Amino acid sequence: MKIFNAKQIYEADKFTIDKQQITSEQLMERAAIQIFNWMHSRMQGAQAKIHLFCGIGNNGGDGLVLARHLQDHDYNIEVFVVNYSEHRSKDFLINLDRLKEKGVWPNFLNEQSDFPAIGKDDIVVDAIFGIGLNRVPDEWVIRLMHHLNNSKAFILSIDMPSGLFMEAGLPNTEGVIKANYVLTFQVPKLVFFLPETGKYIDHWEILDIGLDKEFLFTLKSQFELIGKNEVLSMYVPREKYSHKGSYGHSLIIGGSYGKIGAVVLAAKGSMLAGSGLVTAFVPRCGYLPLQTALPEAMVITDNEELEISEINFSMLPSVIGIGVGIGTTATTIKAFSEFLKRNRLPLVIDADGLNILSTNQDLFKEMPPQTVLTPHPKELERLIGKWADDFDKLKKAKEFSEKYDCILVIKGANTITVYKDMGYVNTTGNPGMATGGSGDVLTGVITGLIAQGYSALNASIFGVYIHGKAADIAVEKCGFQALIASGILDNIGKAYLDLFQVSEPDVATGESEL
Ligand SMILES: NC(=O)C1=CN([C@@H]2O[C@H](COP(=O)(O)OP(=O)(O)OC[C@H]3O[C@@H](n4cnc5c(N)ncnc54)[C@H](O)[C@@H]3O)[C@@H](O)[C@H]2O)[C@@H](O)CC1
Ligand SMILES: Nc1ncnc2c1ncn2[C@@H]1O[C@H](COP(=O)(O)OP(=O)(O)O)[C@@H](O)[C@H]1O
Ligand SMILES: [K+]
Repeated sequence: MKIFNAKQIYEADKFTIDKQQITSEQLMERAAIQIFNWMHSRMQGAQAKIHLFCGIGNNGGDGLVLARHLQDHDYNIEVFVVNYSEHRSKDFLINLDRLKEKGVWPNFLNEQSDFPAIGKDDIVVDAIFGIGLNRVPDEWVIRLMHHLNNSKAFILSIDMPSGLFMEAGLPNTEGVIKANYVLTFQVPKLVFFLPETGKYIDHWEILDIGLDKEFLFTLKSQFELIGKNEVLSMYVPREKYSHKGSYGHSLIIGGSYGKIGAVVLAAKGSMLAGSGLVTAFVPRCGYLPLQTALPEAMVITDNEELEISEINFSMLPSVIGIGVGIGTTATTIKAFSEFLKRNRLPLVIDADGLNILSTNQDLFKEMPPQTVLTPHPKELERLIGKWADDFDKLKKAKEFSEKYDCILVIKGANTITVYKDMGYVNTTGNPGMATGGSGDVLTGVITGLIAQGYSALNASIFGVYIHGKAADIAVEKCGFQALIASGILDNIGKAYLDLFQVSEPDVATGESEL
């Protein structure tokens, strides 16, 4: 599912209005009725107090339309207009009049107003700002948001939690609504998935307001949300008359004394992702552990006992995953550098492999085209430098990817795979994965997929999805705390099987399949 920026959403609104020969006010009515239906089907007339806080733009207009329908159905409402500007939108004004015609007179809040008391069992509808926020709200509006957050009431945000910018970071973390639920129109918004802003949203759901499908289909986005539908189209089926040679040979290079487990996890990840053959290249001390832990894999050893000192092998792998547990001794850095200069095979680089690259940046140009780099945030910073906010991070990552023709898998709660001007936002995974070794499994999975013929980009997107899905399946049985990397490995098979289970045919939500 594509993720559009604000300009594109306004374009889609306009195109739809022209094509369907409706007015913007009718589109607003359509959008807000969706919100009403959502609330009505859940509340069934319940008399909990609903406080609606409406700005003076179209997001506020949505709130006013919603208020009118709630009033028509005898809900217990109170409407506040957050009068932060003189520039009221046309459709806001039309709907303000309509609400008054129904006998509902909003309270107008301004800088001098005392804010209303809100009970913790009440409901707050946040329609203060939507996608139009373009500067920091006034101090009193920030105070109001703070007041709403502190009320502990259930907060339902329309389209966006007010205070979040569509294309910029957060200058003031106080001035953002912390939404229990966001009902967003037509398309997901990038800010829902970034570490600095995603934390303001507990749950989100998309409401289809009938924007023109063909227009949205042809419009090029710079980000895409990756769910089951997206990865299914990448899936490479297993052929009946295939053999182990049909699915490639992964070579995992890494490990050092005390960090052989990382290679075991990666090699196993590769195997379970479906690589036909897997070989591990480790220091001598890794021979026995690997052969014991993973009899399916072959093992080649370095001449050194404790560290990798020279990377030489006679077999011909399809792809190499390098870096897990490899360490950064001078000897290993030299071996890694020499290897990179000689190597022409596709690469996946992780962990200390990335750290060696970061401290020897002349090696960037030695990476073969479409090398996959899988940094966690700290490793990413070493690669691309510091960033001001999440948007700046993504911009820098895209520039880096373009410059070196590489794929950056930016790991985290919503891992984002960046290739040139595109970013692919993953939807699987959970906080249980914040545990040593889960990244090593991912390196193995991506390597194993490239071995089978997935393009490096598809292997990254698909691999991140399957890896997260395996962890999601695992936590159902063990909970977040007890998830360990082996638990992810144990459920890769189930994650594959899940691809072909039909999901509920319904709206896209933050929790179900997309
Ligand atoms: N365009 C359409 O046809 C539709 C728009 N819809 C709603 O319209 C929203 C967007 O509406 P708007 O473009 O009016 O924008 P908002 O309602 O998000 O913001 C209101 C206006 O306030 C001004 N503003 C921005 N930051 C401010 C600040 N810090 N202090 C004071 N004023 C500030 C801007 O001029 C902005 O346009 C969407 O989020 C959605 O809720 C929906 O009704 C669906 C249809
Ligand atoms: N809070 C989280 N939610 C979802 N996924 C997470 C979370 N924390 C970590 N992960 C995932 O777990 C993996 C951790 O990788 P990494 O940081 O390299 O750990 P390690 O090197 O210890 O294996 C990544 O795939 C990352 O996306
Ligand atoms: K809002």
